[in-house]
Amino acid sequence: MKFVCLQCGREAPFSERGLYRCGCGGLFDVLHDYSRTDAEQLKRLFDARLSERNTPLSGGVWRYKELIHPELPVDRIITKYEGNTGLYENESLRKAAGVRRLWMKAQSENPSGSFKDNGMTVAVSHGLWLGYERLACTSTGNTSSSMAMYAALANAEAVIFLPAEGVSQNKALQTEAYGARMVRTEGGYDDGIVFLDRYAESLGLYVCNSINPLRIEGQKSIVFELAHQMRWKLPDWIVLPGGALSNASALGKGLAELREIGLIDSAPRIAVIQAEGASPFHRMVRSGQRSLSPTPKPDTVASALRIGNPPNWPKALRYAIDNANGVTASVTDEEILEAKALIDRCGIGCEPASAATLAGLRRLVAGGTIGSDETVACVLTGNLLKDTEAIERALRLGATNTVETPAPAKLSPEIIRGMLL
Ligand SMILES: Cc1ncc(COP(=O)(O)O)c(C=O)c1O
Ligand SMILES: N[C@@H](CCOP(=O)(O)O)C(=O)O
Repeated sequence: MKFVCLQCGREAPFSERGLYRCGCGGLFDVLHDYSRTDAEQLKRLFDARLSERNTPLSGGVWRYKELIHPELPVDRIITKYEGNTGLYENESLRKAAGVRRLWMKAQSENPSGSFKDNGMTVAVSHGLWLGYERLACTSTGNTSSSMAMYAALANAEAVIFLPAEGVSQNKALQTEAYGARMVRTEGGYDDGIVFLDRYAESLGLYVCNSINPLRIEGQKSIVFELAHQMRWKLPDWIVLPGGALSNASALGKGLAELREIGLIDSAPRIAVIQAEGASPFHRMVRSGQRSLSPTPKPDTVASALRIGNPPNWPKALRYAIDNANGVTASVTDEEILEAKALIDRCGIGCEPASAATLAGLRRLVAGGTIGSDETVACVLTGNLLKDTEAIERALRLGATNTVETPAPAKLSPEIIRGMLL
């Protein structure tokens, strides 16, 4: 395993401190040597680990350790047995999407409530192994909750820059509850990344945002676990929401590696869905350009997607679009909230950013990019309880089954009969 710069190809040891970007400004990527990896042997190993409980390799990330971070000593793993999330089929969602089969992969079931845990367990374990004592991130709220949780678990310090505005209150409270040191900042996620890029190393901070290549390695486990759950036969499409583009990079890279090793015969195509008010990647891909023009003031009801300058765009372009024959789409806030109501009301539930997947899928089917005879998996990235402001907003717009009474209702059969009419 080594680091390779995505832009200039320079190689660097993965064990060096402070390496996220190369001197040329390109992001580092992890390169594994799979030349002697045997697919059948790996399948048996991964199956055997399925029956383990509460051992470092029993979770849905470290079960695939050989493909993520083979060099990390097992006793240095900081884990909450993340991953191991549900894969659901629901007939009303399938009909709403208009495809042959539809699975929802619920990363919202992770210990901190979002997919960030898949990558964070790896970044935090690696950073502490390198000898850092202080972990840092900027965030729209999920990365911070996840990092703060693992830092607390490992008795390390979490230093967090959270935008003062536009972050869901529940996420900010969750982050604080884990005991993180938090600074509420001017500007958004994009400004936080510029700051960390510049000052993190001199401040002794280990960056746990997705510019860190180990985060991407950990998030590959989402597609490893999906493939494992589906007996190594993936659907025609995987649909992801796109913000900082860590998942587009990670799942695209993971698919390429599964094919290289021979764990799957054919790889799905990837669809990356952005919110209309924060869609620089979609605009770049749609116009056939290969250089991203940032969105200065990203704005969407899906607060997790308020990212105007996604740092991973070159990785996402390579792995999700070029290598995986991927497509992009953008969706309106109304489409996101409509899709969220459908996902919530079938009992799976998610935060708005995750619902961009179903909204985007519906658009891509309507436009003929995805066929009605095709099969699809959507990745649900965050838990319904992550953003209760969005739920309140939907309820105010009338999406409620609650009986309105002027004062707390005195329980009576009449009230209940009225409700059941
Ligand atoms: C819940 C949720 N969904 C989607 C995203 C976007 O994912 P990515 O940054 O990997 O594109 C984020 C954060 O970025 C998120 O917190
Ligand atoms: N939605 C994310 C923003 C992207 O963060 P990163 O960890 O990929 O850098 C968040 O929750 O902060």
